[in-house]
Amino acid sequence: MNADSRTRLDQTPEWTALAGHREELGEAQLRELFARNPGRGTGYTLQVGDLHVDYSKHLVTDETLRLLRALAAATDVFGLRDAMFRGEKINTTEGRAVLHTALRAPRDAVVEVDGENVVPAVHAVLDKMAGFAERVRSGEWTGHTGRRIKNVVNIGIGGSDLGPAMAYEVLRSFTDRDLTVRFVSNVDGADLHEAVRDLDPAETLFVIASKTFTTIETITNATSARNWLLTELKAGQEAVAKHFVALSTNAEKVSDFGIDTANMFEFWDWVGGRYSFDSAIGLSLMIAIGPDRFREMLDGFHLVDEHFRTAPAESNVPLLLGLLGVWYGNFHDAQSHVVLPYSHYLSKFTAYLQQLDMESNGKSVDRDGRPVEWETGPVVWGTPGTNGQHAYYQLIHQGTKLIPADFIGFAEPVADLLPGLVAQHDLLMANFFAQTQALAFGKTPDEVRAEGVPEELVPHKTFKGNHPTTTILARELTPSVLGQLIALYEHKVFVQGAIWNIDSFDQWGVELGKVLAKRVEPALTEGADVPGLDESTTALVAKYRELRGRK
Ligand SMILES: O=P(O)(O)OC[C@H]1O[C@H](O)[C@H](O)[C@@H](O)[C@@H]1O
Repeated sequence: MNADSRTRLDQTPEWTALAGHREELGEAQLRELFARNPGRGTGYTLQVGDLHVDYSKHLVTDETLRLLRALAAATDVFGLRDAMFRGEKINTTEGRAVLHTALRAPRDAVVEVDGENVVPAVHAVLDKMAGFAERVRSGEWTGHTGRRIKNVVNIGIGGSDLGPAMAYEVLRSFTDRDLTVRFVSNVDGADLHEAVRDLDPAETLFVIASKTFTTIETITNATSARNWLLTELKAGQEAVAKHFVALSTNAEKVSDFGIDTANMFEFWDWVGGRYSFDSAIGLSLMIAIGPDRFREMLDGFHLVDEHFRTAPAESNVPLLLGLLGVWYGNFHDAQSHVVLPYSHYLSKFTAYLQQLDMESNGKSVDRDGRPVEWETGPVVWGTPGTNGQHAYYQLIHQGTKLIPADFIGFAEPVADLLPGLVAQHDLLMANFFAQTQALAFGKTPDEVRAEGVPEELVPHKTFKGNHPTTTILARELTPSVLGQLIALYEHKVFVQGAIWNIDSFDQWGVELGKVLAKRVEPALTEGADVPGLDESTTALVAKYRELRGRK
């Protein structure tokens, strides 16, 4: 669709119809919606791959869903989706294709960028990664002194850290437990310090992950890691080849750093950083879980890609989740979205989603640079249940804010749990189901009174309910299921960006801070005058120098 000819989103008839519908619906009560439609609990469900998705506890009716799908049609979500899968340069501000879906395409698929099929290159890198991962896992790949690699330290930040770090936790039970795998991201020296202090450098492999290979945090940590290794090993540059590999799109910078490009695993500019985890950026994970499990994970991604690409609007799960977010963000003033996994292994999942969602859709100008007149991406947050229940759920249940929630849970505990701990799984999941019930249906004042609660406490013990949740339930948390979950959220984010008419694939908002940090550093170290530094920051820098005892 020609952007100029596109009617302003909030002036389309579909948007206006939704606004009208929202008014008519008023404070639709979930209790009522369920009473009116006895089949709702089973009817408002969809299946994608292994994921059973229940959306019955949402403040929607058939009419709401119909109107939301009409908005998706009017904003040509599927048109943009097809353009993405075709390899068109839909990341317009950077002039790039958006083809993370090609990273998990089967070997015989054809996906063209500028007339060239990229799938053979994707598989060539995957094969190279598999060969390397196997050599490390089998002990064939040795360090400079001939010792077997027992520790892998991934150094990267943002998209070059969050994905593999999250997935390593998720798939712990599939990892080679004899291998220590750690992730260093923060430029705070404490991060690298804690990661390497108990490691033997002779047995340690550093995986330097950076799409651009210019990110200051990563290059600084990688340089420090190299110094640590060479000092500890009392070795020269020749030791680097056996202890450092690079994951990057930038061969020149990799080579400038001193890593042989033979030890580089490549990816391409059509893979966004936050969408790169299933590219070469997954190498540390592949070493940990092995190439076969990694492949299973990619197949899980692909399964959901195919679903998103081909399922009709009525049964398209990423479309549905994206639309529900629009419903709450744009028509209920919800500001945030909480993701609550009832699996300890998913403890870093929300942190991963924060970059995926907030860096993609945290935008306030549309594709043509015009300010948007509607809300865009939500604040995404959350930690694993049941921990959150004993901390911030109070606000979700009884606070003044509407916070739509995703509950993610599994029927089976992970396979290698100590036998004595397996029984705890039912208790975990009892909480999972109880919470969505309490959030949806609450407890009326009469129900509270019936329990004999003194009248003055009734308002305090009343739960108004009506808090919307999606329940995502799968049998077990496998590599494939992890791939399915991530792809589900990737495409959900895509749907929302398409509707809001923003470029979900650039991230200009992170640049200013980087530039200023470079300018401010000499003020900290040398007390240099930084032209244009504001009064507050100048005073803070002076305080910092004073506290560090610098004149
Ligand atoms: O992989 P790199 O090039 O080192 O980039 C790491 C990260 O830093 C940037 O500032 C971006 O905001 C992220 O999208 C990116 O994932």
